[in-house]
This record gives sequence, C-alpha cells and structure tokens, in this order.
Amino acid sequence: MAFSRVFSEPPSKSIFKTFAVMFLSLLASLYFIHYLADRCGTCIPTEKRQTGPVEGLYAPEIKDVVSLRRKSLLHKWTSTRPLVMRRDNLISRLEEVDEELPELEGYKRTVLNSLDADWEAGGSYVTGQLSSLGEGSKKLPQAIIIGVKKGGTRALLEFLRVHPDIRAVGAEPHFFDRNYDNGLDWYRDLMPKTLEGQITMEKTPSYFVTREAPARIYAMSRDTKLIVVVRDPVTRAISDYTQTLSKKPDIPTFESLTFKNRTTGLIDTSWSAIQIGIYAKHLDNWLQYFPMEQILFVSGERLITDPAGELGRVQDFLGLKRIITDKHFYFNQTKGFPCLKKAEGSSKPHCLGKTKGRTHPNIDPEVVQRLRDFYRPFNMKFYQMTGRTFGWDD
Ligand SMILES: Nc1ncnc2c1ncn2[C@@H]1O[C@H](COP(=O)(O)OS(=O)(=O)O)[C@@H](OP(=O)(O)O)[C@H]1O
Repeated sequence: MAFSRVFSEPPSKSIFKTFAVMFLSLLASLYFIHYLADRCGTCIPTEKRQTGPVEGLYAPEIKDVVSLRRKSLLHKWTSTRPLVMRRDNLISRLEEVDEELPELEGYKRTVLNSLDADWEAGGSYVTGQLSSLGEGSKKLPQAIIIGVKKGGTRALLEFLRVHPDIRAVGAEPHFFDRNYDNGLDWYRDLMPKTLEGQITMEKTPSYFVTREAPARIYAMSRDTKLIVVVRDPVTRAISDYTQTLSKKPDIPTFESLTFKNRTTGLIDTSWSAIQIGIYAKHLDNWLQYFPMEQILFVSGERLITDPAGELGRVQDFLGLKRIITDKHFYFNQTKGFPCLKKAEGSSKPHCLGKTKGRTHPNIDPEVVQRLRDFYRPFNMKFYQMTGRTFGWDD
C-alpha cells in the first residue's frame, strides 16, 4: 500500500519468510491429503457432518473403517502440531501472512480455495439452500464489504453468512487492488454458487483505501452495493499496530511511529495505521463513482454491543428479510465479544478466532489524546457526509 512504512530487518524477515513458506507448503500438503481422503468413494456422507469440514476433522462420530483410518491420520496431525485450526481462524492467519509477503499469493490462494471448496461441500447440505451437488451458478458479487481494515469486517461477514439468501467467499479475494489483472472470470470463479435470489458477497477491507477500486467496481457493475464497517480511528490504528506487532515484535513503539517529530507533535499521516482512519478523505474518492445511498456504513462499535441491530440495518440495505436477529447471538464472557449460537453449516456455537479481539498494548494517554485531536475534524466531516454520528468524539 502506498502509505505503508517499510521496517527493514533483513534477518527476521528472511526467517519469517522461510517459516511462512514452510507453513504454507505444509498446509497445502495437508489439504491435498485431506482432499483426497475426503473424495474417496467411502467417505462420510455429507448429511452426517455436523460442522464444516475443517471443524469436522474433530468430529467424534466418525464410524466406518475408512473414516477411522482418516481419523487416526488426522489425530496424528492434530496431536503433533496445532495445524488443524478452525476455518475462519486459518483464513485470518493466512490473510495476515499474505499481507506481509504478497509474493506468496499463489500458494495462499491454493489453500484458501480448497478451504472454501470444502466449506461449500460441508455447509451446503446443512444450510439446505444448495444440494450437496452444489446447484446454482457462480456470479459476480452484488454486494461487497469494502472496509475498513480492523473495523470488524470478518465479524460482519461471518454473521451475514448465517442468512440463507447470502453466499459469501470466505477468503479476501483482493481483486480490485492486487489481482485486477487476473480479470473478471478469475474473480467470478472464486465465488460460491448461488441460486436465483441469493446474493453473492465478498469482503476485502483494503478496497476502501485503494484509489483505483471505486472505478473498477463501477466498471464491473454500477449497481454494486457497498458496505463499510467503520470504527473509532484511534482504536482502529492501535488495532492495526497490534496486528503488525504480533508478527514483528521488534517494530518501534506505537508512540514513536505516530509522530513525524514527537517534539513538534506533527502526526505522521504517511503511516498507513494513521492514514486509513481519515475516512472522510477516502470516502470522497468513492463518491466520485457511487451515490451515498449505495454505501452503507456499519458501526464497528455497535457491531460488538448490538450485533443484531447492525445486522438488521445491513439486511434492510441488501433488500433481505430480517432473518438474523437477537436470537442468533450470545455474548461470550471469555472472548469478550458476541458470538454466533450456530455458525453457517454448523449446530455449534461459534466465536471468531484468536486473531480477532486481540489485547491492545497500553498507549501513552497523551499520544491517544493528540490523535483524538487530529482525527476530530475528519470525523466531523465524515459524520456530515454520512448523516450518522458514530460517537467517537463524545
Ligand atoms: N464478534 C466479534 N468477535 C471478535 N472480534 C470482533 C467481533 N466484532 C468485532 N470485532 C472486532 O473486529 C476486529 C478485527 O477487524 P477485521 O475483521 O475487520 O480485521 S481485518 O481487517 O480483517 O484484519 C477486532 O479487532 P481487535 O479487537 O483489535 O483484534 C475486533 O475488535
């Protein structure tokens, strides 16, 4: 990204890179083996699956001989290394690896595609919207969650997937920023199959700050509905920094990265963590192509305190019946976030993975205040443009 600051630490980067390549190779191999095992003639009928296949790897109810063999193989994997993780957790981690090392895009996509194909096969029977043969056809998305990074986009997508009239690709396609040269057929091919009346969706939070994205989405379809999950820009910046810190523990402090010059108090707006939160500026870019009525702003804060309320607004915006309601959520005290009572394709409660809801480091309150002062005028402009007050400056 144009605003990104590069931290040049060659030895740790090369170790990380080697680790990432090994990790992805291992995942690709495991999925290949799993895929073969799953496709063999005697595998568990889809209707016996209680969960999506990745979670299903743990399913205790595997009974027949082939399944037992598979179970023992999988048990070996899970007991030797914590590789078989929940699907959304795996997707989030892969996406974070990819963000640091875009050259691994091909590898990552192979793993993510098989994850989605697997999810599709396992989830389709349970949701009852598609047959296990995967009826329907792949379509370009009619609605896209375009941002913002660390706003709560994964939570929104996972919650929306519960709706029987929404089908979404789990992984971030990054089509309108990184993969545009692959063409629309490539993009369509990533999408799940849908039946008449179902909406195809994807989420890639970096679109919101990608200069070319509005024109490109407009060229695909001027009717595309756009959704932006926004969050207090100061908390968002800290969340963004926390994510980077989790992968590169040696980076400078948040406080030192915030300023161009700490003595003069000049904020470094070229740092992506700061730049992304200037929502009014990015929104201007989208309004050159799309009318305000075609963009829905979801409050990242309310998505946590009142998920059903925000989901109600999203379902209205998409022209769907309000099927996702209070009944679908419970507040998980341990996680500290709302979770689904039943995820798509599963009968089990489902919280987002460990990369969502990280503990943030303590930031010098003076620096936080300085950032609040910096964002205030941009926030006011944003409230004015959207006609909604998000309460970040109360
Ligand atoms: N239900 C639920 N469970 C867990 N986390 C939740 C939930 N709702 C919103 N959030 C917030 O989502 C933040 C991550 O945002 P994104 O999913 O947009 O991140 S990313 O851009 O895709 O990396 C993540 O940020 P951090 O708390 O900084 O980790 C969460 O605060």
